[in-house]
Amino acid sequence: MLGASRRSLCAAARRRAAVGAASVVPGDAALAPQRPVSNGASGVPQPQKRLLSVLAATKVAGAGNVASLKLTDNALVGRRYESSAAAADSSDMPPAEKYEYQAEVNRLMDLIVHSLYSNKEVFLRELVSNASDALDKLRYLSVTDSNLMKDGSELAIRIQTDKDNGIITITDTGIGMTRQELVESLGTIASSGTAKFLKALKESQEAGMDSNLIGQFGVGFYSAFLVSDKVAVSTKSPKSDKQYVWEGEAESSSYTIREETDPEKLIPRGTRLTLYLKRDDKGFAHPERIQKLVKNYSQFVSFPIYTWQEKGFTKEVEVDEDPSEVKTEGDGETKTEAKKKTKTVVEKYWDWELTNETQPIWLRNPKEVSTEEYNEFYKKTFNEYLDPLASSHFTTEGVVDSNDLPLNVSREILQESRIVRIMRKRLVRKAFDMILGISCSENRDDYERFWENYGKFLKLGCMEDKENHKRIAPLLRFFFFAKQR
Ligand SMILES: Nc1ncnc2c1ncn2[C@@H]1O[C@H](COP(=O)(O)OP(=O)(O)OP(=O)(O)O)[C@@H](O)[C@H]1O
Repeated sequence: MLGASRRSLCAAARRRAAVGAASVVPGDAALAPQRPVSNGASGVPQPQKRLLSVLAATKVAGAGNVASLKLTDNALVGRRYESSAAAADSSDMPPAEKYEYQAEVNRLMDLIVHSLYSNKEVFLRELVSNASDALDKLRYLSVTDSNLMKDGSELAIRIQTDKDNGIITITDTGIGMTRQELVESLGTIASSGTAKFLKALKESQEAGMDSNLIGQFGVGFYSAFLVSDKVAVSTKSPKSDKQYVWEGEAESSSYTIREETDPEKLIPRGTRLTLYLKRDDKGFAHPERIQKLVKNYSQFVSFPIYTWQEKGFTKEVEVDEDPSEVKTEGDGETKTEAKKKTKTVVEKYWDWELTNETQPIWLRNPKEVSTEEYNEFYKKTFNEYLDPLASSHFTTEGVVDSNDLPLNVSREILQESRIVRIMRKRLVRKAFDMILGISCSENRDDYERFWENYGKFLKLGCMEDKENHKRIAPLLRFFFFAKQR
């Protein structure tokens, strides 16, 4: 499928950059704040005191101390945070450490929590998308380190709801987070789409516009607070032998991190998000509602998404009422036997149900794919929020997703392969057909928008691309001024 929009190219480039950056993650040991351990009798977490002094010293002494902690550029935990108090919440649990959010996160949280944004359901798309990114990252890193997948658990996302208590849990078996990564990722805004959101928000406020930016950008993880009073993130990275729990509340400027010690809550790898929904948003914890949202928003996530659903099957059961009598004949005798009465009942049970379509859209029959599905696929793949102007779905020899490509490390040799040459030719032709289609569309604004974005490339192409200039010429447009009499 081909989508046409200039923003899509930019979005794809953004995405590539993000993937590249995401694959470099500092190890747990490099700077992990020391885990507070109770000193027994007094219950005072001694290492916690040490942590406080390290952070305070970093704040005062600045870069020198930061460097000695082997921090990366973006991970200036000592400068960004103050650990203000140990909040031991239960005698059985290790004490939790409390951190202040970076100022930008506070602003963002405030905006999200107090917004009157009506399309709150986007929270699910954002969180599922994070889970899918975490699975992608694991798959990517496991190419060079097969140990990452050694526990063998399926790469999948599972969403469970508890409608009586208004709780949703989203669990993935992705890369998880170390303690340090938790602090860096869910307390600061580095260079993600969320940072762009804040920039756009600032610009729009300066320009006096009241645009609906939450909907356009998505706000990543923090969108959980559109619907939740409290969020817990329990996460286990293959790089750490410990599982950690991050907890934050909607109206608070701080969050806590503690080690997970409850054996029932331990996960082999990945992340489990628990959303404690706001009173007015508890309706999201209905299994059918979640199923519908997954179908709407996350259809094209390439990992299976299971939702916890109530199911039923029918069976015959005997009933105690008066058995009816039937006559049977055998050995020449006629006997009267009591026949037990039965009735059909529905047996209910709960189980995981695969909710998304995992077959890639380009392998499906074009006749069975709706325009909405193409649009959703395009937006999800290119991180877009606008629908494409047009799309083209075709099946030909050597399509892009081909098993026949030669395995080769040399790009030059690959580009010379027959199959790549065929693909190149066909894709170019199909792209021209699609552009021609837009130019003939009844909606004349479409081609004007297209021309505005790509016009100069077509003009250049018409001069430089000898092979295609006959195809390009009919697509050119020029202004002309009629002389007024
Ligand atoms: N389920 C998860 N598993 C592992 N890491 C996660 C998960 N969810 C969030 N993170 C980490 O938290 C970071 C921040 O997430 P957030 O959704 O706010 O921004 P983003 O995903 O980087 O950008 P955007 O959502 O705008 O594309 C992610 O980059 C990732 O490192």
